[in-house]
Amino acid sequence: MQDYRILTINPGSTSTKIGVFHNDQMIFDRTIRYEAKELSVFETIYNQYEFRKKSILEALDEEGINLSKLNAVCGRGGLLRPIEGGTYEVNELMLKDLKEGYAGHHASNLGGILAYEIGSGLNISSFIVDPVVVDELLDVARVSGSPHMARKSIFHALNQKAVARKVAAQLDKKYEELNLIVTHMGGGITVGVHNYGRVIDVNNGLHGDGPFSPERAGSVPVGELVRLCFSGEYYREDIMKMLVGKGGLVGYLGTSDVQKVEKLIEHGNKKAKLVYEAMAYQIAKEIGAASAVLAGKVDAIILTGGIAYSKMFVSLIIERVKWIADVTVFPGENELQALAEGALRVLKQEEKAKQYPGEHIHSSTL
Ligand SMILES: Nc1ncnc2c1ncn2[C@@H]1O[C@H](COP(=O)(O)OP(=O)(O)OP(=O)(O)O)[C@@H](O)[C@H]1O
Ligand SMILES: CCCC(=O)O
Repeated sequence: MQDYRILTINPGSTSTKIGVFHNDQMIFDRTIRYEAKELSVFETIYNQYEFRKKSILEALDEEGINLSKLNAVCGRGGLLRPIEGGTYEVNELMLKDLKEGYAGHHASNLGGILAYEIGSGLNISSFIVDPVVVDELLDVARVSGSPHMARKSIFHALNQKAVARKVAAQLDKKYEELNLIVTHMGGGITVGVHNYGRVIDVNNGLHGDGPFSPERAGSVPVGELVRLCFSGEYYREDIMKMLVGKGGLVGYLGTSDVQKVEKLIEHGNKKAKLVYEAMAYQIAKEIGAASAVLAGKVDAIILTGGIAYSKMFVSLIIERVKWIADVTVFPGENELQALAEGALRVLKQEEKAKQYPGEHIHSSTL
């Protein structure tokens, strides 16, 4: 069997995580952190790419990684056009969309760009896997209730699909044979309905939908939102910040750190307790809604992301949803591993790399 070496790149807002894999075994990983002042000199996220590329190459050089041994580079995909899940070759249209921010600007847009920049210099393939815009929604799930607004699929597709595959392997089944409800609980929170390998419904975790999260408001009472927008007291940016960045735990308690909130609760802070319980309550309610999408035929519920490390938080959810199906907890995220596995499936020819943008997915059916 041929061996493969893959470089994986996951850019976040203040760091770039990289990993080098020998087949599916990680042989090196590093989180390259940047000072706010280092990044603030760049006007756009795209403009950071040369700087981040240099930092990646330096880290690999320090570790003595021989670049000529690499077979592929795989980056986290960003806010592209809506596409189905899978491993995609980085192509010109993708680079243009990532650079221009077709669906917005997000640090993960740099994943595909950096993979291409490094891969093309070495004359090897570059890929992205399951970007946040993976869209496999049922038509019925797209209808929002207003012909002026369609529901969109923006979620932690990479980690959700990766943990779903892991649970499938534990159950001795293929991902494509199971109905799973996967809940990623990080800075954003998304609850995906995985129906035989396709995420047929999920809340838009970035732009106001679903449970509130450490830093996002999730679904809010829309009449109140309209009132705020036209109150004359706020600019558009203020309202957007209220929804993403300064919503959720940050809005109520001034911190996005769940461990700090738990400390407040330990010290008897009643507001912290109420807000913390409300976040778990909203997640459990979303999982209940997801089980209705699957008509109650749920093989497992999966809880993942940084907050899944908290036994106290996880138990609040489990007590409300355990009647639906068995709950499996996968704390943290495994995104570098998921990127490597996605690239490996293509290199080993178990799957064909998809071509972006593939078949056009309509954001509205009406
Ligand atoms: N041991 C822990 N116990 C409780 N909460 C934790 C623990 N470790 C991390 N968290 C919480 O997890 C959240 C961050 O999760 P994560 O690192 O998955 O987010 P992210 O990568 O910044 O965002 P996202 O997952 O949305 O892309 C924070 O609220 C943090 O306080
Ligand atoms: C929901 C998309 C990923 C993120 O939380 O930024």
